[in-house]
Amino acid sequence: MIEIRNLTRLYNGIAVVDDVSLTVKTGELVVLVGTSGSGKTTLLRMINRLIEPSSGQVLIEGADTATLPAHLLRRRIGYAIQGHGLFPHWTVAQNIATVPRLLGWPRPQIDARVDELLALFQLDPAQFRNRMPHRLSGGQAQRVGVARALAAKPDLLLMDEPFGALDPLIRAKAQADLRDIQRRLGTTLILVTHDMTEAVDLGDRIAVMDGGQLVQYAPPARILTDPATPFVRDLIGTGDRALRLLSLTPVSDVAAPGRAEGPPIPAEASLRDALAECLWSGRDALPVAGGGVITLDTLRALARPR
Ligand SMILES: Nc1ncnc2c1ncn2[C@@H]1O[C@H](COP(=O)(O)OP(=O)(O)OP(=O)(O)O)[C@@H](O)[C@H]1O
Repeated sequence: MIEIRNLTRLYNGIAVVDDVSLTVKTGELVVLVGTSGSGKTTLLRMINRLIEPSSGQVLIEGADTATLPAHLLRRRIGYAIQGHGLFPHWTVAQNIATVPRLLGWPRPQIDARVDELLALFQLDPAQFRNRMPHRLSGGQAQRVGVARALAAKPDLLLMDEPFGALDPLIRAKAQADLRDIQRRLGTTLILVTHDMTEAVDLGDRIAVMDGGQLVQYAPPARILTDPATPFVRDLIGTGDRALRLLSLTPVSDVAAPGRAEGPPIPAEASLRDALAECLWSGRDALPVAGGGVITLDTLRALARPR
């Protein structure tokens, strides 16, 4: 568990992070979101002490991070940034191995870990192990950056706009991969973005920052249906909030007994997908693969605040 207590950072007497407190449970994915300059990066970097707090505390599993040497703390915490930040004169393998080497892992274990991570991120080890960063595409470099952050199997991973440079298709794939890997490894992940769609898609909980303050900290459905301030409402936008709400729930969660005509929808599809399919195929109800049905009436009821 990560406990952030009354964390403040002043620059020239002005609080750019202003008395922020929040708790992140182990294995949770929390997204920090807010407009440019709202203090997201500063808050994130105070967690691994790339920036020292002016006041307040960060506790990891009950231990105050101020009591550890900062460089040792950073070896325990994975960190990935926009534009990947790879060392240009090191190969992909050397980049990924940075922290395991600092921690003194034996060579065979490092090599195995590098290959395991490359495979996990769908980069053929034989092809990519010895490449230099300038011979990678933006998307590949980004994946190597995330692999490097995960190399020493950190319990905590901090990511600052990790998908900022990716085109929409690769971005969606990278997001899904990250979510999958994070769930499988049980990593606690705190991710900064200014993209509310990314926050809603990825976050177990979303922390909304405005002018250095934490204005709402809640699960995505709550943020969508009950924004705490006009700023949060503006940030979400109201145009497609019904669809965003539907996108949070898989069909399998609400399938009811019954029968319907036509091809079934996969159980893991979202309610948003189900609505699109109803509209596209002109049906009032869809069979769900594996059993049950989903009806337009149900979708209508679930697309509103409950
Ligand atoms: N070293 C510094 N000295 C003075 N002011 C700073 C410093 N670093 C950040 N700031 C200011 O602190 C505020 C918050 O910056 P921060 O980078 O945390 O915002 P952000 O929400 O991550 O923004 P963005 O989305 O643009 O990255 C900004 O107004 C910024 O100008």
